[in-house]
Amino acid sequence: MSDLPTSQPLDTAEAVNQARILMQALPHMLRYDESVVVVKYGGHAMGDEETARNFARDMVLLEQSGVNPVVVHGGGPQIGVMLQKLGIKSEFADGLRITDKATVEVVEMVLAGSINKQIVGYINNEGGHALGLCGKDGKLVTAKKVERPAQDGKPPVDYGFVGEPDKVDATVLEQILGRELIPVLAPIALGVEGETFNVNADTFAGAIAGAIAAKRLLLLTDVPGVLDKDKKLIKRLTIGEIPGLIADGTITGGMIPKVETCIYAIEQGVEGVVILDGKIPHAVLIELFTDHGAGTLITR
Ligand SMILES: Nc1ncnc2c1ncn2[C@@H]1O[C@H](COP(=O)(O)OP(=O)(O)O)[C@@H](O)[C@H]1O
Ligand SMILES: CC(=O)N[C@@H](CCC(=O)OP(=O)(O)O)C(=O)O
Repeated sequence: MSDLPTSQPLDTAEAVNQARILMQALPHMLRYDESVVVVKYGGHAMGDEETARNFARDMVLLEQSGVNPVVVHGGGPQIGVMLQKLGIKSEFADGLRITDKATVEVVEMVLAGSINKQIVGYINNEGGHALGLCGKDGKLVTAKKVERPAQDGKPPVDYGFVGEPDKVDATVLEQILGRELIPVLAPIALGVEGETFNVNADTFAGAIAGAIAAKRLLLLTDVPGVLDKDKKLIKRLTIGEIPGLIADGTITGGMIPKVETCIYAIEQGVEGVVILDGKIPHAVLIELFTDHGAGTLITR
């Protein structure tokens, strides 16, 4: 008999049904047992408080099931709101925020400060033990400036303090994983000159997943996955099909760093990447622990 509080008298048929649902998860749990799953939690997927709490519960359930979740979060929309409040103009080119000195200070404050600690708080409040870090901690991610020279008739872009991961030192993560601690990582990195770099959260998640050879990388966003020209979900893609979809304009904007991340992560040894709608309650559990895959699965 459980000593947890129950609100309902026992309905045997309902209880058996619940047990059956739990048993359906068993083969999936065995498949991911002790493996690392990197979950990128995008700013658009964060939604309201209930969505955020559901996400936190999912991470605790993964940890309790023997999976090692690593959370990498974004916060693009939240950075946009803060920049607007402060009267700082902001522009994107090919899905990356052009980041001057004033902007990078706000980006660090929002990502490594408020959003990181909010996610840590929710996970811990749901019974987990989350640890909030950014790429600077333990030299986890060292970045170099993103350079975009003139190409295909497009003018060069100076992205300022936007970095791309150059080196990942996973020592700090290796100390954390397998100890019932859930790392929550903000995509801020250190440059070799000691400067702070703003790294796209998808790119950051891909670099982490590649460095620790994660079994799965899940990219949670606000669309069902990669959509075709008729806005229909593409359920499976190979990395070889992606460049053509960018070239013909099917994939644009913020989806570009996402699919580029998929190519990188898979080439580094990640078995599969899934782009899925993080606003669906328990999207991560549906993807990992049920027979119903969610979103677009990208493989070699
Ligand atoms: N082919 C495509 N399929 C799905 N979304 C696409 C596609 N091309 C561009 N997008 C855009 O990419 C967005 C997701 O990227 P982004 O806004 O950066 O999300 P996040 O904040 O979750 O990282 C979608 O909301 C959509 O507007
Ligand atoms: C260089 C760059 O564009 N950095 C992003 C970092 C946050 C992010 O990627 O958040 P989402 O995952 O919510 O989009 C930015 O400044 O918005």
